[in-house]
Amino acid sequence: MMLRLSIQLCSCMRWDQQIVPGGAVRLVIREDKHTAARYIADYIIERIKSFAPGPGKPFVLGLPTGSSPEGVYKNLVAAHKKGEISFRDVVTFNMDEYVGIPREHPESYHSFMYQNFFSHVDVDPANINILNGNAEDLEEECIAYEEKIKRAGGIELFLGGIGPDGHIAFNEPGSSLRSRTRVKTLAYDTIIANSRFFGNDLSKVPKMALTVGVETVMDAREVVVIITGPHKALALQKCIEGGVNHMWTLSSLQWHPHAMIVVDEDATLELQVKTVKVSLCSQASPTAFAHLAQYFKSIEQVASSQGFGQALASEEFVLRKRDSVLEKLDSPKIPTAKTFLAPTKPGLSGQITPDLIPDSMHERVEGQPAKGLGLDGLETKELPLSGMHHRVDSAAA
Ligand SMILES: N[C@@H]1[C@@H](O)[C@H](O)[C@@H](COP(=O)(O)O)O[C@@H]1O
Repeated sequence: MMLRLSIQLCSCMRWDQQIVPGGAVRLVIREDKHTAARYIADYIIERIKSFAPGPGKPFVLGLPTGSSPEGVYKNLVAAHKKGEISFRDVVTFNMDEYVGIPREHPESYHSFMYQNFFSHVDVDPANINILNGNAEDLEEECIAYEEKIKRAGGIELFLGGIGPDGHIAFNEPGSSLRSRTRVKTLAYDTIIANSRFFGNDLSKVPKMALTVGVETVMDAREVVVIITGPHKALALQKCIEGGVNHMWTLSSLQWHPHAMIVVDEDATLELQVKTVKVSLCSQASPTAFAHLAQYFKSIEQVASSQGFGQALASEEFVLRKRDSVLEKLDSPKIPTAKTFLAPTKPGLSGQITPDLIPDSMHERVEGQPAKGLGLDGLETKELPLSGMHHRVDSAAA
């Protein structure tokens, strides 16, 4: 059964990849935190412009606080002042807010956002959403926040930062990867890390916060994360080289189809040499990669030389493409699954994708009747290729 499912999942993934570009976390390495911030700001500006927001079609932007995104905000504000970008039709949702400190407190995330961004751009105050850590009913506040995101049409791009323990928003180690907006107790490490904003006095650091959940972030159409500094190198390593794990909540990004992490050189210190540095083997080649210092940089360079970046297909493009693919699949000229059904060894599914049929089997496949044996010796139904999901369903039935 495992084999059968994994083969079918592979085929589904191939279809998706043809329709929607993406599918892996893109790591962009810049020399320092300033160039990393600049890259993200330019990227966000480009995304907003190509989305072309207007009345009734807002660009919904998720935003973080913390020292890492400060440079991004500076660049966005500068671009706005130069007339390069307007935030008039942008709706914002912030990731989190402390519980129990007044909104006007200099370290509240409300204050941070107005000081660093909102007060300097043309965003409509009615379009700004930040969790209220002083709400009478905190749970109600969290549920209402999720609802507001939904009613705004979902988040188009969520910008995030992480803590040194790999938390995104305030989703501390151990948070459910299915979590949604809720009240959260802060980890001791986070309280220590954030004490620098409270005169290094641990007693003054709030111990609770409201935060969007991991899944709230993952629901965004695109996630962009900034990670800078050597103190976050271990977190970056765990999140992109380790498996998806609730102890490093950012690792959930590996499941996201459109995720990008922008880092400085310092943050890459813990990445495996083979992941970051060029291997001896590729250096030995006189042509390939000899001049590239880093594997991820090489990926970025190859991608842009081929005209690919992080740019997302527009909703219209994706829908049009999907329609035309479905139309082709429904056409009688398209071979049905029966073409590929082979009589199989006991224990193997008859539903093998063409790529996975060894050469020697092709002749047998072509000469065979249209039906194969399913896992339990039951005849498999003939289904058109368009019914990948049906095939999974019928396999399970
Ligand atoms: N809740 C915030 C996070 O959203 C932020 O990513 C993190 C890192 O902040 P800094 O960028 O200052 O390291 O701080 C807090 O924990």
